[in-house]
Order: sequence, then C-alpha cells, then structure tokens
Amino acid sequence: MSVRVVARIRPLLENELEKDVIVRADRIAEGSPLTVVKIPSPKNEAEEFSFAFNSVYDRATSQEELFTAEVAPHIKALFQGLDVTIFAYGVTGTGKTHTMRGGLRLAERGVIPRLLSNVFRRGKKIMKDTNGNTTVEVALSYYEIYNDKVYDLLEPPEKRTPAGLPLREKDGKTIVVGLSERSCGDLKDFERIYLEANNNRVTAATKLNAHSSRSHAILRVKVTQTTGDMVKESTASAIDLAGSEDNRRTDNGKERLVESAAINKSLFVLSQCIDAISRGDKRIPYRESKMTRILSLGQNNGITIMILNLAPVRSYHLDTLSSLNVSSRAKRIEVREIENEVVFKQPPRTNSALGGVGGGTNIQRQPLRPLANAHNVHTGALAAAAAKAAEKPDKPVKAFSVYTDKKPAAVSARPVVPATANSSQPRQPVVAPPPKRASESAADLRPSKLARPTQQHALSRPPQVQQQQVPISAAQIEAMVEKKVAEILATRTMALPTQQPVPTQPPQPQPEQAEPIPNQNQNQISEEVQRRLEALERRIENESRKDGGGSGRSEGLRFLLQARQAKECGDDAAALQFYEKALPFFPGEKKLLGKIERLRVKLGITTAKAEGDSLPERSGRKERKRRDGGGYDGDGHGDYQDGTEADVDDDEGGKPSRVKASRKKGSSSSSSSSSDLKQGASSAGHDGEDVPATPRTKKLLDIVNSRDLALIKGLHGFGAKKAQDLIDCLNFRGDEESARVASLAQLKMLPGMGSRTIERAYEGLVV
Ligand SMILES: Nc1ncnc2c1ncn2[C@@H]1O[C@H](COP(=O)(O)OP(=O)(O)OP(=O)(O)O)[C@@H](O)[C@H]1O
Repeated sequence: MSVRVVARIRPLLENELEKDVIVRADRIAEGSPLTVVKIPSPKNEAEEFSFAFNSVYDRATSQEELFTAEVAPHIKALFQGLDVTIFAYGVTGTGKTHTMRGGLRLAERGVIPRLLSNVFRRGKKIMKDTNGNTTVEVALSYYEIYNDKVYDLLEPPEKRTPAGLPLREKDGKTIVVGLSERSCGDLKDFERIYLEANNNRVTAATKLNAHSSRSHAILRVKVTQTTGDMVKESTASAIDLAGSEDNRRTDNGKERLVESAAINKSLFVLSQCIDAISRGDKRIPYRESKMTRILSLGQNNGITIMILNLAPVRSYHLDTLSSLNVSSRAKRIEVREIENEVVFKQPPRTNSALGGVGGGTNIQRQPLRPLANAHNVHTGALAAAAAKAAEKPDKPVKAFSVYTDKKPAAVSARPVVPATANSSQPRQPVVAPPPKRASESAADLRPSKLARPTQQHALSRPPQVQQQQVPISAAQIEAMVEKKVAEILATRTMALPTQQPVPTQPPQPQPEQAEPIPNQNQNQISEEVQRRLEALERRIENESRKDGGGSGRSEGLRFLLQARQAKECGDDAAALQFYEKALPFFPGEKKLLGKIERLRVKLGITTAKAEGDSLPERSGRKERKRRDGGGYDGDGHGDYQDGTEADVDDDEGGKPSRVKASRKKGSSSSSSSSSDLKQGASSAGHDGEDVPATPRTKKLLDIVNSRDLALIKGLHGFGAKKAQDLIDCLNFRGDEESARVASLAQLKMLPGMGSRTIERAYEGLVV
C-alpha cells in the first residue's frame, strides 16, 4: 500500500482575512469526496493548479472528524501487529501541532490524545473479551530532533548531553540508543507524562507563529499484547514535524536562524528522499538527516499516513505550492504492510496489565529492542491467528472516542470503511478507493494546470517520462553534440601551454576538431577522458558526415559553444559576435536568429533582421521556455518541477529568471526548505551584490575558486570527475583572479553545475 497522504486546510486565524483565501478543497466529480486541493498559479490568477490526495479536509473539519476518518480505522491494525506511523508535514504555522497535539478542550484534542484514548479503550476490551488471558501493556517514548540531535523528552533537559542520543540500525529499524520508555497505565497517566514532556520540547515565538515548534517531535506508543508466553508488539508513531520556514518572513534572530537551517535542511532531505523514492532511485538519502533516518519513509513496514497541513491564505502561496508538490509525490511511496512477528517470552516477564498495579512504573533508559531478536520467531500468520482468536472478527469496529465531543459525530460525507478483521486481506481505504496504480500516473499525481492542461502535463512529467515520449529531434542532437564539443574544447584549452582566451579567429577546417591532443599533455588526461574524447570525435565526424556539411557544421557548433561561453562570462557583445558567426552554418535557424535578435535588443543595437529572416513570432515567456527545452542551449534549464516553478527566461532577454522569481517570492518547489541556501545564493549573486555572502556560501565559493582538486572532490555530491570538470571549466574561463566565481548563482550557471549539485554541496558543508 502506498503512503496515505491527506491534506488539511486550516481555518483563518484572527489576523487573516477571507479575501486572502486562495487554497480550497474540491472534488473530482459531483458527489464524490473532497480529494483535490486547488490553488491559483502565482503568476496568473486565472490558472489554477490541482493536487490530488487520498482525502482533503477543508477549513471546517473538526479534530474529531479528522481522527475518525484517518486514524481510528487503523487502531485495529495496530492491535493486529502492524506498526502505524502518522506524521504532520507543512510550513510553519499551518496547524501541524494543532492537528497532532491539539488544544486542551475536549473538542480540540488532536490526533495524539485521541489515539491514546482509543488504544486504551481497545486494550481494555481485548483483556475483557479474553477474560484476562491476554494482557495489554502500553509504553511511551517521546523524543525530539532539535538541530539534528536527538533528545529524550521524557528526561529533564538537565540530563541532556550536547551530542544527544545516537541512532543505530537494528533489524532494519532505526533505534535511538538510550531512549527511555515509560509504562503508561491509563489516559490520566498519559496526560501527565505527555504534558510534562511537552514542556521539555523546544518551542519559540517566530513572526509567523507565536508558538512555533523548533524541533521534530516523535511520540512512540508501544503496544505489547501477551497471551501466555506469546508476545505481540506493535508501535504507533505520531510525529509532529517542525515547519519549514522562509527566514525572510520570520525575522528570525541568530539562534532561530540556526534552528531554522537545521529544520529546513532536514525537511529538504525529506523532500529529496520522497523524490528519490518516487523516481525509483537506488540510493535514497535517508542518512543525510536524523529525521529522515528515523522516519524511514518507504522503509518501514505497516501503515503510514502523512497529513499535509496547509494555510489557506495568500501570504503562504509559494510555500504552500512547494509542500503540495512534495506531498503529492509522497503518495507514490509504497509501504509494505507486514505484521510484526509474534515471539515467545524467555525468560518469562512480569507484565503489568493495563491499568493494573505498576501500570505507571518507569522502565528507565532502556534501548528499544525489538522482540524479534528473541528465539522461536513465528510468522505473521500466527500473529493474525492470535489476533483473530483475541477478538470477534465479524463485530464491526467502533470508532471509539473517550473524548466524546458534545456534538453528535457528524463525520464528513466520506464513507468510513471499517478495517478488515484479518490483515492478510487487502485493507480497504478509508475513503472511496483511490485510482488503481496504473491510472495513478505521473499526471494524476501531479498538479494539473487547468488552463493549459497539455502544456502543464508535459512539464510536470518527470524527465524520464518526457524522454520516453518525446522523440529526439535534430536540434536536441545538436545540443548534445554541442555539449560534447564543449568538453573537447575545454580539455584542449587545458592542454594548451598557456591559458588562452577563447579564440576568435575565423572558422578552422574540420580536421582541426579531431586533432589529437599534444603528447606532453596527454599524460594529464585520464584514460577515461581520453576514451570519451575519441568517441566524441568520432561522433562529431559522423554528425558532420550525416549532415553533409563537412567541416562547416562542426565549426558552426564551435561558434555556438564560444557564444555560450562568452554569455556565461557575461560578455554579451562577444556572445553576439559568435552567434552571428555561427549563423552562416545554420542558415535560417529560428532559434539562433532569436538569440541574436534578443542579444541585439539587450545591447541596444538596432538592426535589420539577420539574414533577412524574420524572427519567429513566438516571443512570450512560455514559448521561450518551450524552445529552451530542446535547442542549442541544452543548458540544463529544463528541470521544471510540476510546472509550479516560476518561468525560466532566456538569459539574454526576459527577466526575471527562474532563480530570481523564486527568490522574490521566497520559495521554490524543488528546495522549498533550503531557504538558507537560497539566501546564500542570492546574497552574493547577481541580484544581491550588496548583501554579504553567508559564511557557508563564502566557504563553498572559496573551495571552488581554489581550483584544488582534493578540496572540490571533498564537496558533497562531487566525485573526482565532476571536480575535474569544474576545474577545467574554471581554467577555461581564465585565471583565478579574473574568472573568480563570485556567487552561488554564477556557480550554478557553470556547465555541469545544476541547482541540485550546488544545493547538495552547500547543504553538505559545515561552517
Ligand atoms: N484546524 C485548526 N483549527 C483552529 N485553529 C488552528 C487549526 N490549525 C491551526 N490552528 C491555529 O493556527 C496556529 C498555528 O498552528 P500550529 O502551531 O499548530 O502550526 P504549526 O504548523 O505546528 O507551526 P510550527 O511548525 O511553527 O510549529 C495556532 O494558533 C493554532 O491554534
């Protein structure tokens, strides 16, 4: 079963106005349950993005309705031996803590107290139904991840060590070593422990939320059922994640900024994990943050419910889009529903029955040791049989609630299907069945831009899907060749005895392209590069032959490359020259003409149209974006995410660029949570020369500008090859002084340095 992802839109707060509401819940068809979140495009109010979820809860949804529909049906599965994980995700101030913990009044109680209430209810029932043959114990552990360190919330803060508690992997689960566990006899017991522990949790006021959680809080409720010497153990985890925040909106001071960076980083890693899992990557970056290690999304067996909390108002617009993006991808994560194994006790343990004597005894500082380690392990079938024996299967499940809200449980129109008695049968979804996997295609899972469905559809497809469906055009082949030629030229330039500027001499004959690298320099080039060079040279020759243009085409490509490099160095005049030189080799090529024209406009050169050709009429942003996808550029600007990114404009012409657009608004869909990085990117970037670079940005740029292979290789996500390519590229641009990379934005523009690469390197740096 995939992770169940539901969205909850919180009501307006006192200081928010109805006219600012931009997020709404909708349904696919008349009469069907709410499953869609709609939000306008940040750039065009007339366009609307739609995100489909397993269920959507609008502003009027009460705590009880949410719990009854989303959590209560899984209590039975928990007692059958399945682990259940519920986590709240969303931007700061969107209602995660309200959803998980809730308020003090009965009706305001959140998921956690209601969960405990139901667990105790069911536990008591099991004991009663089995005449005490089965005892049920509940034990709690509660900890927070603050600044990427794990602290036990059941211990007083004085006991904390600066390093926090270590994590360890055991039997496929991540364990917090040295975490305390408290036996909990009844709801009163729980309330006392929970209240006390929450006082230990780090919260603080930020501009966006007066009681902002500065840590991720994880409550584990361990349920142990013992029948004779058979022990069945399962865990319900309720996780209140800290919210991502854009520090330009929070007015955070230094301490809050450090917290914020840690929060944002872990959430960024979470979004990367979600992306990697949904792409089917082999490597999922769980280990890059403690939160993702513990959450182990897609790794843990059992049932996982993600509650996406959303604020309905415009001030959260881009942040909301970003979290909608991440969570709609999370739906594709498959979780194996496997019951925990039943084990036999040895030596016999003294169990304090629920509510019995010793129900509140502390089991101090015991590491969570899965009983699966014990001898005589049985399979899940036995567990199911035991569970069956322990309860009457045909009796319908009650939606228990000790906290009976005064109002009759007017649960939403969503049909609540009771959990199945036997977990070996496929469980029914809580709402009307979601679409089958086959139809749950990328298009379904991603937002559809209603006004432009076709275009949006194409943009929102993951790259591999696009590759499958779009045949490689001649222009794309050219782009590929251009890129390869760039590598050859860069390597060649390296091989020249002195650093030479980009040659501006007239076209050289084709054989020069394939000229072997001088012997004295060959040793410096690895065998692999050599092999690649030869293959590329052969390919260029083939291309030229295919084209019938002989040397001309390659020469034209060379000019294009030189133009690109000039552009990257900010030398628009030289770029224009090179594009113009390339034009005779690609007569009438509209894209090239477009580039020339835009550069001329930019440089203020009023000209007749080159070669008498008229510029293509498509001059809007959208067209440019489309053209950039498969033209000469091939410059990696095509990594759109679900169409929710700001538009990408040509570097010559339209401003702002995507980077600028997302900075301005304070969010991006790909790395919503790395606003510190974005800040770093802009702080010394093209846009923000006046703003000093952050220490981390400086450090990253210093490493890059050092051109030291060992240092660059040490950057996160950089291998030897990438590091060498970067050095080659820098050397090609000029010497260390004149061609210094001054900002992350500039760094991102270098060939082979996509946003992701830079983000990873940045995130991996410790200052
Ligand atoms: N469903 C709701 N009904 C009423 N009030 C709500 C609801 N959801 C959130 N709120 C209110 O919104 C404010 C912010 O909510 P909350 O503190 O839960 O946000 P959060 O996402 O946990 O923020 P952070 O990540 O900063 O901790 C609180 O005042 C809370 O009472």
